[in-house]
This record gives sequence, C-alpha cells and structure tokens, in this order.
Amino acid sequence: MTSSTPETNHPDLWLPDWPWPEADSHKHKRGSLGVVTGPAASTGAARLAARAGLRIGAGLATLFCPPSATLVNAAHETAVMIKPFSTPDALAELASSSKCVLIGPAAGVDSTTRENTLEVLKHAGSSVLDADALTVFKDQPDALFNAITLPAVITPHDGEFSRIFPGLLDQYTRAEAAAIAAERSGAVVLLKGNETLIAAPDGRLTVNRHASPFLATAGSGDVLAGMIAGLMAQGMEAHRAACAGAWCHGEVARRVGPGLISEDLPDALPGLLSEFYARRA
Ligand SMILES: NC(=O)C1=CN([C@@H]2O[C@H](COP(=O)(O)OP(=O)(O)OC[C@H]3O[C@@H](n4cnc5c(N)ncnc54)[C@H](OP(=O)(O)O)[C@@H]3O)[C@@H](O)[C@H]2O)[C@@H](O)CC1
Ligand SMILES: Nc1ncnc2c1ncn2[C@@H]1O[C@H](COP(=O)(O)OP(=O)(O)O)[C@@H](O)[C@H]1O
Repeated sequence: MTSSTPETNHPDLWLPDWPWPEADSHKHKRGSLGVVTGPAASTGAARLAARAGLRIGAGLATLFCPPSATLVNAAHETAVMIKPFSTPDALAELASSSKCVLIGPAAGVDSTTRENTLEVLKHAGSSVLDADALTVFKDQPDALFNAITLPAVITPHDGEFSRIFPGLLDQYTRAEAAAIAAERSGAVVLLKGNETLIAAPDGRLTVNRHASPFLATAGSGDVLAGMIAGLMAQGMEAHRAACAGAWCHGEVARRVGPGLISEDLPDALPGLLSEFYARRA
C-alpha cells in the first residue's frame, strides 16, 4: 500500500453537519442511543458513555443492562433511562429501536459479550464498538468483520487494535495501519493515542492532535465512545462523528485541564456546544 497522509482534524470538517435540533424537534426526532452495560460491578464505563451521548445531543439515552445491574444503574441515573435484558434476542429487540448502540466498555471478555455484539451489529441502526466488544474477537476477527454491514465505528487503543489486527502496528505507520484496518473491517477505525487516527473504509484518513495528556485517565475512552455514539444517534455520518467526537473530547479535556477525571468531560460539553451554536449560519 502507498503511504497514507492524513488530513488534520478541524471543526471545518464536520461542524457544518452538526445535528442541531429544529424548532419543532422532539426527543425522539433527535435520536435514541443505547449503551450496553456490564454486570452489576462493571457498570461505570457504560454510564460515563451514556452521559456523554446525552450531553452531545442524543434525545434519549438508555442503558441496556443485565437484570443484576438494574438497581445499581437506577441508583446512579436520572436523565439516562434503564432497560434490562436477559438474552441476546432481547437485546436485539432493544437495539432495533435504537439509532445507535454502543457496546464494549466494561462489558466483560466472555461469550455473552460476543453474542451481544453480533446482535447489536445486526439490529441497531448504527453501532460503536469499544474495549471488550473488540477484545472478544481476538481469536476470530473475521467473525467480527463479516458482521459489520451497517455503519459502525470501532475505537481501539493500541492493545485492543493489536488483538484484532495482529502485526499491523509492527509493519506499518499508525496512519497506514488504521487505513488498512478500516478497509479490512468495513468499519470506521478510530485508533486512540496522543495522536488519534480516524480511517474510513472509503479511504478518508484524519489525524486528531487536538487533545490533552490529562486524558490519560481511566474512563476517558468510554466518554469518547459515548460522544461518537451520541452524534451517530442523531444521524451524523460515521467518519464525521468520529472526527467530531475526537476533537470535542480533546477540547473539553483542555478546558478542564489538570485534575481532570473522566466524569468531568461530558459536563464540560455545554460551554463548547454553546460556542458552536452561536457560530452556526
Ligand atoms: N470506570 C470503569 O468502569 C472503567 C472500565 N474500564 C474497562 O476496563 C476493562 C479493561 O480495559 P483496559 O483498557 O484497562 O484493559 P485491556 O484492553 O483489557 O488491556 C490492557 C492492556 O492492553 C495493553 N495496551 C496497549 N496499549 C494500550 C493503551 N494505549 N492503553 C491501555 N492499554 C494498552 C497493555 O498491555 P501491555 O502493552 O502493557 O502489555 C495493558 O496492560 C475494559 O472493559 C474497559 O472498558 C476502563 O475503560 C476504565 C474505566
Ligand atoms: N497522552 C495522551 N495525550 C492525548 N490523549 C490521550 C493521552 N493518553 C490517552 N489519551 C486519550 O484518552 C483516551 C483513553 O482511552 P482508553 O485507553 O480507551 O481509556 P479507558 O479504557 O480508560 O476509557 C483516548 O481517547 C486517548 O486518545
């Protein structure tokens, strides 16, 4: 493959397509986001993501959780809704009524996550896969790639990337590796790092350097996945949503600065979004 030169991420690439609500909008029109949680002791990551998705404008955000996790989620959430499910079939039904579903953060590395991920890919309008939803396919990445037929974004860090695309980071530059991964998987691939590469299967390739080292903290990637899923729930195209999510994630991190914990990121979005809103044509 020839050397890939990525375009630098900037609001000009995606702000014209920002999904602002119309005067006659209502919550269902703004788009519904589902986020799958792990079992009772592993629910925080999905909650971070769901809050980020709601803050970035999804009209509805719902945690889809195993019954054992209902109470712990309910005890934490107010605006985010909760729907328990017991089987992959039941998750398929919930996913069918969602414009975008995010699965992976603290989902668990087991056959349940694998089955649930395949149902999400088949039934949700679009999907974002992160963390354990990628790791569970490390022995059979083609099973994952073959299931990607609808718009999807995958958001691996280097460890997760190497599990499903073994060897690419050793043989190629990060930009080339991301581009090959997007072509191979059929998903938009967002390869996280201090420089984040965002590659689409159609060849678009973007690098995001608008970030902060204070993002090196537990849960910040979960928030990023939630932001991207929240934009896709509102109908934003997958590569633009990934670029917009990465830039906004970096910007709110810069605004929070030292002392940042991942909970701070969603709640810093309204200030940034107000500035964007004032700038719209
Ligand atoms: N609040 C919550 O509930 C939170 C829950 N979370 C959940 O925790 C689960 C585990 O997720 P995880 O990311 O910590 O570990 P995982 O991918 O299983 O393996 C880690 C190994 O991968 C490698 N590695 C290489 N590059 C890397 C990189 N850039 N960043 C990180 N690792 C990198 C490195 O190995 P090494 O290269 O050092 O040999 C490292 O030892 C997952 O379900 C997640 O969603 C978190 O989101 C936090 C908030
Ligand atoms: N040194 C850094 N500079 C800029 N961004 C960083 C840095 N370290 C981590 N990040 C960003 O923080 C996020 C971390 O995501 P991830 O590794 O999935 O963490 P978690 O699983 O804890 O949510 C990614 O968006 C990554 O790009």
